[in-house]
Amino acid sequence: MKPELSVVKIGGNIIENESALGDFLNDFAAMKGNKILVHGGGRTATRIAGQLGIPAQMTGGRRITTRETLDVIVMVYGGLTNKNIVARLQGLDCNAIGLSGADGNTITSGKRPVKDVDYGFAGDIREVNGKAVKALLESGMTPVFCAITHDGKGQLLNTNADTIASEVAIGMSEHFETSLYYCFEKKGVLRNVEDDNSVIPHIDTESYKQLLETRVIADGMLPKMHNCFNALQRHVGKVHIGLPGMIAGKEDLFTTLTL
Ligand SMILES: Nc1ncnc2c1ncn2[C@@H]1O[C@H](COP(=O)(O)OP(=O)(O)O)[C@@H](O)[C@H]1O
Ligand SMILES: CC(=O)N[C@@H](CCC(=O)OP(=O)(O)O)C(=O)O
Repeated sequence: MKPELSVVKIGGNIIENESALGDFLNDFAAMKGNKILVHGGGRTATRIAGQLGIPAQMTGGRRITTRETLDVIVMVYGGLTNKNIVARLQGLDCNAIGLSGADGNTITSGKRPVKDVDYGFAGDIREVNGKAVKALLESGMTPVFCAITHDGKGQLLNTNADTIASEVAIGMSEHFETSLYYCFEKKGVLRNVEDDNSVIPHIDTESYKQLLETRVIADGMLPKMHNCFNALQRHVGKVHIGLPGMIAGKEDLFTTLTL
């Protein structure tokens, strides 16, 4: 039997909320077994780019990454956010190691081809180096990935953190029985985004189709759900979406996805 592994993703809304981030890091550090953290931080990048006079350009929930924006992203995701999270996990006795996809050649990608939109320095993932990540886990470390990959030829690329989480979970499922947790600021996928008490406890392929047709799923939830089903189709055992406390068994309600 394969050993178990949890891949946990947190997004910008948690990262920018000090009390939510502190609670999450306590829960994550206390999690037993093999674990990997993937963090976004889109909101922080937008805020700091604004302070530097660089406007954020988003389309369909994805960032247009100019050369100037890429510099900010590398500084914010790979520096400020990643290193603070790693240091705080170390302070909680979790032996975290911060990584971009370039570190240890863990995640390679290709610059997204220009079709209707030129996304600039945005990467589509080609490969997750499961062996390299497994070696870190086996030496007792907890990888903490930021939303940056590389093309293998010296170029860093900005990559959606939800996609990094699902591709890492998929890549690791050759070696581990893998569960994927998307933690964000709501209790789960909501039937009415205005009503926190309208959590849909279970979504399968059929109901996913209906939720797309009725536009219950919109904005940032669109890529998240797409990534969830991609992971399930490619051997990830469990996928959950909900509040960060779900990783510590503190939440009764969250969304479980199945094929
Ligand atoms: N049906 C839905 N249920 C919950 N959230 C939804 C739904 N449809 C759209 N959303 C939006 O998706 C957002 C989450 O996506 P995103 O902002 O990318 O998350 P993250 O914090 O992980 O980066 C929520 O804040 C919410 O505004
Ligand atoms: C290409 C692309 O869109 N990259 C994302 C990566 C960060 C991210 O995904 O952050 P959240 O999880 O906080 O949304 C961005 O720069 O916004």
